Amino acid sequence: MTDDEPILAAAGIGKLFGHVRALRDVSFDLRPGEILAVVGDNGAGKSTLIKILSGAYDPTEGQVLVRGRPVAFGKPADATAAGIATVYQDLALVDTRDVAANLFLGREFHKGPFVDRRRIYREAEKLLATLTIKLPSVRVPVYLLSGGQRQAVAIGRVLVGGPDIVIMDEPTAALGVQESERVLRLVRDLRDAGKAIILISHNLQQVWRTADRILVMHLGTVAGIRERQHSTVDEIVKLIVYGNEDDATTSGLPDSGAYA
Ligand SMILES: Nc1ncnc2c1ncn2[C@@H]1O[C@H](COP(=O)(O)OP(=O)(O)OP(=O)(O)O)[C@@H](O)[C@H]1O
Repeated sequence: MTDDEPILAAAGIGKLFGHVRALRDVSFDLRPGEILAVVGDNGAGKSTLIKILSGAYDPTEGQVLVRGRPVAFGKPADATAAGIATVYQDLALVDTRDVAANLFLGREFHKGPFVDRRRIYREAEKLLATLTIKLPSVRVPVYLLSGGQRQAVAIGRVLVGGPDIVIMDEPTAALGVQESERVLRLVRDLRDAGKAIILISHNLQQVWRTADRILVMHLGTVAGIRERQHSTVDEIVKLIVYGNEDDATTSGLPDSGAYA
């Protein structure tokens, strides 16, 4: 596989919940070393899409392809095994346990019948050294960490499995400006290290500073996919609000600041 071949693709994905159509004919691809931002208004279908890509839901129609091969994920562990890791908004950290324990939760090293705590601490130090967000210690319980540091632990945890594809659901939603910046830098570092990244975000300013391409969802469909360098915030806002660029005059648009 060369770097130009998609590592992940969606082909005509549709999803029905009973009579509610959440997704219709969603197609896109994702290459190693790129950040694809997924944006869209509430109810546009972003969460449903990432749940399909991460094995939590089956699509009603269409296919997910990993490295060009169709895959059918029966459960999230199948997506993990295919190299897709997802960091959900709730982070799913165990507050009372330390950073190292959280990083290797469910993947502990053993020495005979015992958990090899020394190795867990050693490996945790190694992993964190590769991340740009610094933590006071791998032995500190995560409830003592800041929001950005908690996000870093959640990201570090999904990196333990060595995924090629990382999906992040609003990783800066609960963070202040500085911490958001650090997390976004971490996301860009992962991209530069060759990971393929899907970044769900409501924040167009952050999308602009981070994404290589932008996929706009509108009422369950793909309204457009744009190269960030060749697009404008105005164009993306129109796609978010109207689903296309033609229906609206700029004067009818809400202030793009509403999405910033
Ligand atoms: N489990 C479900 N059962 C029924 N309808 C659902 C379910 N999950 C999502 N939907 C519907 O599917 C559509 C897409 O929802 P989804 O949560 O994927 O959008 P979203 O873009 O992630 O929105 P938000 O930004 O608010 O999280 C909505 O109309 C929603 O009501």
